[in-house]
Amino acid sequence: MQPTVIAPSILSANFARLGDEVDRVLADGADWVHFDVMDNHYVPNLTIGPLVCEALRKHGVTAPIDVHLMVEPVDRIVPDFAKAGASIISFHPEASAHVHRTIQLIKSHGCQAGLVLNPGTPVEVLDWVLDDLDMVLLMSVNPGFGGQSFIPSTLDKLRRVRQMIDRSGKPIRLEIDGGVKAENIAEIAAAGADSFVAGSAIFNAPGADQHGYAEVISRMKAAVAAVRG
Ligand SMILES: O=C(CO)[C@@H](O)[C@H](O)COP(=O)(O)O
Repeated sequence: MQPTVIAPSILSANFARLGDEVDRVLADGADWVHFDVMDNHYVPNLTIGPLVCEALRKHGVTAPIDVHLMVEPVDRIVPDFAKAGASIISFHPEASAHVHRTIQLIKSHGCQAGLVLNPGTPVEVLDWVLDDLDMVLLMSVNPGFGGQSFIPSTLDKLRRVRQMIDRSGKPIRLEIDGGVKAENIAEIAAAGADSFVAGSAIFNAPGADQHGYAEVISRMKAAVAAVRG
């Protein structure tokens, strides 16, 4: 069983003071930094690229940076993110002409590789590549924006993918992203997730401006621990 990871999505952070926001959320208990890259082509929104990843490393961030590429085509940008300090690079199969090749490309640049399934992407896309992956990321919203509601059918999908991973016998992480909150995280953990991306629930938590993120992150961790141990 993989240790629990809480990965705040910096999409909901204050970009005007991003370095401080990341320092603060890590000091308050986050394990990874989730870094959403949107290209206004694969998804209808535009965010940040390798320069910002590199700036966070130069700022002193040593935690794993979990890069979620919502970019098409994907291969061209992989070496840039590896050079910028990405730890894990995940991509959507719809954005790659050769999924297996993209996985190998990510690994050849020294990063871990993840495959992202949208709510409408069938789990069969994992056939023949699951053993090569370090992580499967299930989207529980359609990609492009923070602050959407968790799509309930993702729970069944999580259970299916958990079985596939367990059958593989490989140490593959199962990450969930979209609408994750302290109130639903236990149910999501029970369905099989071990890694939890949360943007608005952490960065927009009531009182976070004054008191930081420790309260919401510890509530999330306690809820998951009650399920996963
Ligand atoms: O990748 C995405 C959206 O495309 C996510 O990482 C969101 O940024 C998560 O935001 P919340 O649903 O937790 O607010």
